Amino acid sequence: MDKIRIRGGRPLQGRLAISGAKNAALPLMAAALLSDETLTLTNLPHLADISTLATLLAQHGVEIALNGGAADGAQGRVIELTARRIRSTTAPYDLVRKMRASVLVLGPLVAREGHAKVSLPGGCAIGTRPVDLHIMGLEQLGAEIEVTEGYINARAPNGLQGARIVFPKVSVGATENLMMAASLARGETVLVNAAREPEIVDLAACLNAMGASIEGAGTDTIRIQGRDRLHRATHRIVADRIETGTYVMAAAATGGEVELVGTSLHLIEAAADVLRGAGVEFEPTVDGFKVRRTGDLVGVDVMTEPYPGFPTDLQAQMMGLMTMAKGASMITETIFENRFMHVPELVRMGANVTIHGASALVRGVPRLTGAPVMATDLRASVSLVIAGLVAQGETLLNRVYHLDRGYERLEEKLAACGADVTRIKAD
Ligand SMILES: CC(=O)N[C@H]1[C@@H](OP(=O)(O)OP(=O)(O)OC[C@H]2O[C@@H](n3ccc(=O)[nH]c3=O)[C@H](O)[C@@H]2O)O[C@H](CO)[C@@H](O)[C@@H]1O
Ligand SMILES: C=C(OP(=O)(O)O)C(=O)O
Repeated sequence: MDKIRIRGGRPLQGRLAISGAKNAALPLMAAALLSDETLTLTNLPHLADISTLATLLAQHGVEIALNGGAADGAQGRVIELTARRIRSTTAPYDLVRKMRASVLVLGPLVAREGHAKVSLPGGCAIGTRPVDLHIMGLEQLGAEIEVTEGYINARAPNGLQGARIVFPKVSVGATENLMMAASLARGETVLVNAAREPEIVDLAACLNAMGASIEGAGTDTIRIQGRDRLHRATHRIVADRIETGTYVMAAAATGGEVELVGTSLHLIEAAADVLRGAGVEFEPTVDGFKVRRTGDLVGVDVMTEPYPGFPTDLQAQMMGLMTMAKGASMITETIFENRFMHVPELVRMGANVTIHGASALVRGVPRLTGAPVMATDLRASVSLVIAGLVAQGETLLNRVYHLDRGYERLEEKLAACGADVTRIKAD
């Protein structure tokens, strides 16, 4: 297994290109199942999760062509997905277990074929993560659903019928699954208490380019007029706001100045507000924005919330940053019940963090020290990278496959900004 070695103490300086968003790309790729014509997505990030979903889609019969990318000097790759015919409506456990977002094929498959059998994704390191809201929503669109032997069996032999669906809790994935399914249902669907993330807005824009009729994406009420069929389209994947926020925190931690390009400050407004309070400065530029820290970092309190609140996917990185701030910081996680897996590893690097239920109290320390560390999920891993960039000595990060799920060429991007970061390839 590969490892990442970081020698801390160098401020980040320079320009860093932000990739297309993993969490936008995954539902967008699943949307290809809704049409028998080609969906072309540009600005595709090169990530393990994208390959996992491509394998699943190919198994359903989607023809896939991939072009461009860093090797050709291009920023982002182009993927063409054509679901001329659905070969299989079963998403098997072996593929779904690798990545929870695989459940996003459920809505499109039932809507297009009238039936689907999708493995329950199960929990993961950050929480139990049920899919009851996806199932409840599809049932309200008229699907008959049975969960047996670890599979969601959905049938809608006469097609789906639009409905008013009120989510009792905000769910990004359920909003996406239902938005896709409703695009091919008869009549109008209204999603109430829908998720408002930029990835939802991006999916709606792409579906509309494919001929769907979706209004209100980005607000908590989304209206969808069902269509008989969707058609070919080309769509550029929105910038990754979590990658953006991660590099913002890395730059702030090291006390450097970095221009993040191909992204936008408005994608991370809640995080930027909190970070301003901690002493981080931002300046919009033509291609993105600059981030710098000139004074001390100051401890601030943070609570994760659905968009437009502070994202749970930046909580671990924020904690990495707060370990070295002056004063204390209370970090409260409200979305996932087990998303503090980075705490023991940060503590091994000299951080002072104690967990109290859903909150972590971080008391800033003057110095972190490098150590061999490992993490059990994607964002936890990258919080250790942030700590390693400022720690004295060497940090050796194990289980790099977590990082490879969501960070494209992380070591190259950081090294180009002056960090001493290298990947040690497994033999
Ligand atoms: C691929 C992708 O886009 N992943 C993101 C997506 O995950 P994902 O779409 O899985 O997250 P959700 O928004 O659905 O989950 C939010 C909360 O709702 C709960 N829930 C969800 C669905 C359901 O049927 N029942 C239920 O109880 C979850 O356990 C969690 O506590 O949004 C999360 C919250 O911003 C992010 O952390 C993930 O990075
Ligand atoms: C939790 C994440 O992803 P997933 O929902 O795919 O597990 C994430 O991107 O931080």
